[in-house]
Amino acid sequence: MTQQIQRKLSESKTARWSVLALVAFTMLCGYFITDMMAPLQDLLQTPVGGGGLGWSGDDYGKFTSAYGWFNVFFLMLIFGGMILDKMGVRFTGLMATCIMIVGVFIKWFGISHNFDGATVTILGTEWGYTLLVASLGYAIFGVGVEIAGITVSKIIVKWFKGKEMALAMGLEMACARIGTGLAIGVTPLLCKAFNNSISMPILIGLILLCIGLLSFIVFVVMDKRRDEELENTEEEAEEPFRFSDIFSIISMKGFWYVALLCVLFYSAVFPFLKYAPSLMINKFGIDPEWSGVIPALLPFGNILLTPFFGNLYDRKGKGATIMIVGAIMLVFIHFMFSIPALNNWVIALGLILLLGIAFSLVPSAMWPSVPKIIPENKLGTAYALIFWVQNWGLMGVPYLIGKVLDKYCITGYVNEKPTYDYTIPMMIFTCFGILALMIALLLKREDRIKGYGLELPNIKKPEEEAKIIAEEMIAEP
Ligand SMILES: NCCCC[C@H](NC(=O)[C@@H](N)CCCCN)C(=O)O
Repeated sequence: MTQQIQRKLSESKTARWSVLALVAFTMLCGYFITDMMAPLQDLLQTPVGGGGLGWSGDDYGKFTSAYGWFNVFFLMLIFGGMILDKMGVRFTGLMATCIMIVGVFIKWFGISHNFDGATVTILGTEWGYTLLVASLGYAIFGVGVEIAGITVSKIIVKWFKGKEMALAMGLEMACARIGTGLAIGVTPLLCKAFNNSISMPILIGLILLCIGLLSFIVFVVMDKRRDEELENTEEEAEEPFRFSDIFSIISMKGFWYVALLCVLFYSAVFPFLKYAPSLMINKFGIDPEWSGVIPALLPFGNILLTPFFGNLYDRKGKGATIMIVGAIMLVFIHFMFSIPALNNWVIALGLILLLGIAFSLVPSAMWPSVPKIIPENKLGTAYALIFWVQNWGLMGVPYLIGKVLDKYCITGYVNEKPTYDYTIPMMIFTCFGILALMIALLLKREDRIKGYGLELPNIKKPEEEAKIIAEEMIAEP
């Protein structure tokens, strides 16, 4: 009976790929809003009289870091993971998408009002109301989009386990990268089309996210139907999540290796991207107007390569090896960037393309490896804990690099703006790569000891599946 039902929905290719398209679209909307302010930085810093908001560089930094405030300091992400394991993917996904909508609305409200230029002092720092309200909105949105991220990972495991799981995760990440690419490419155009309005692109993002909510609601209907059908069978209920599960997760070496690999690897990529345009100007002599073009190739490269490597992992396995290769490439790329004599733009282009490969290899193998280490009923909490560890890096590393640049790397001033030597920051990124490589090697060793199966394909061959079913039938006469 169980097998019969599985053939109905989970075995239905159309159903599971439709589910992926629905939830990946919601994530695309989320990533679009996450990254949409980056290309507007110049306008945000333009004086109010010139049509901007008159923010300083520090104001922009405060706004950007708001993404992680509630996730990191108030542990909202971890609570989100626990809610996910207790309440399930439908409730948590809807909750997360609604939180995103509320956050974007508050951000839009903040950006579109000037509050008569009023300011307030918080913990000794002065905040304009516009900046404060927009940052609060972005912080709330950050909670929603990160919880949505872990929810979608669990949805993919639920629908694709034993099938094309890594390909599905790769495609979901590719959609997320399309969101980032659209944010970088389309936001400035939207802004221009609406008379240099900063708030209009945000409003359009809000409308897009409402469509993302509708898309998620369609998923909810499908997922409910699948669960109802499975409930009609006498399938054994999954063990419920208990708080003590958190301790069992954090006592696993395998979990820590993945969490550390995640924070080290992502800290050497996302924060690097924040400084990449400045690196292009200062080291490779690229015109500021074109400084974003070479770094922008990275997300676009990921769109094709992440599903490609995911598919490879599904069919051939070698997950731990893929992560090691990605980490070796990362070390090589950042080390090459750090060599002062290598300053031709062709080298920058080649290295960014290589980084596109490395940044597809590691995520395509790392995220689908988590369900091989952690049982499904604890997966939400495990993903949340990994995201939480990662958020510290995403928040702290740009801050560290900014401090190092200002303290040790200024080489002079042009038009009152400092010029930088990027050798030390790139050495720091190289060190992250070396540490990531060491952790990836330890993970492979742990896999050999514990038999997680990271080197095995995700897709089970029909004869293996038949064997599992036969074993189940013997166990449950
Ligand atoms: N199914 C895999 C989900 C992870 C995707 C991963 N996202 C993150 O790690 C987020 N915590 C941070 C995203 C920051 C966006 N600027 C990814 O590779 O995007």
